[in-house]
Amino acid sequence: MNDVIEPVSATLAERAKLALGKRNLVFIGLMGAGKSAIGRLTAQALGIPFVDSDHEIERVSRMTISDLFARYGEDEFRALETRVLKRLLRTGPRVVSTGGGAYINERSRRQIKRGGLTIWLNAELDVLWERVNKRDTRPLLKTENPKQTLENLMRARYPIYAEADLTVMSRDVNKETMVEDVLTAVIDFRKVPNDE
Ligand SMILES: Nc1ncnc2c1ncn2[C@@H]1O[C@H](COP(=O)(O)OP(=O)(O)O)[C@@H](O)[C@H]1O
Ligand SMILES: O=C(O)C1=C[C@@H](OP(=O)(O)O)[C@@H](O)[C@H](O)C1
Ligand SMILES: [Mg+2]
Repeated sequence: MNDVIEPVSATLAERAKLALGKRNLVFIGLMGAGKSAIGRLTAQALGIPFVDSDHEIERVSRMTISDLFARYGEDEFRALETRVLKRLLRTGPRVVSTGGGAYINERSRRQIKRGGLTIWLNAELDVLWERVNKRDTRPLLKTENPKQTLENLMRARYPIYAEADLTVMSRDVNKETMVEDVLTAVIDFRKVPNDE
């Protein structure tokens, strides 16, 4: 039984907005997957507010993510990330893009699961690498072999990201196509085929 009656001519974005209701849509996934970029465009399409947890962390701390890691270390960064996420997820609907490690941290993961519908932007190593190697803003990749580091993070993190409610493959298509895939995934969430 479908208890939401959709207008026949509703656009993809309107239908996704209806399906989302008051929930937040939370982007998770590895560095370079497009959480920040696609999250922002998805919020625009849905006509709801967008927040990026890294951006919010930088705003409240008045420091860059790199400086936070360098001065206080990853553990302090994670503690701040948990606090910021808790606040950002309090009201909905919003699109919330998280940093790649947020969902891996147990306390933040609990907040995120409680705080909305989760969407994992899954991606292959080469796609991520092409995107992240252009910038040096990611402290975890300041290693001797950053591509290997990224691969190690994939191995460790993908089984955890896979707990997300929705998964969309991030690939080299234009960003509008990515947004369409995201909106379709939201609409299709828990849709039961007619013959089941
Ligand atoms: N589908 C896409 N096609 C091409 N470039 C993309 C795509 N998605 C994201 N990007 C680019 O890849 C880079 C990393 O994306 P970003 O949103 O910062 O990822 P994340 O927040 O997951 O680390 C940005 O320069 C962004 O514009
Ligand atoms: O994967 C991670 O642990 C991190 C990802 C970054 O965010 P993006 O995934 O948006 O790059 C940022 O939060 C920080 O550098 C740590
Ligand atoms: Mg980001």
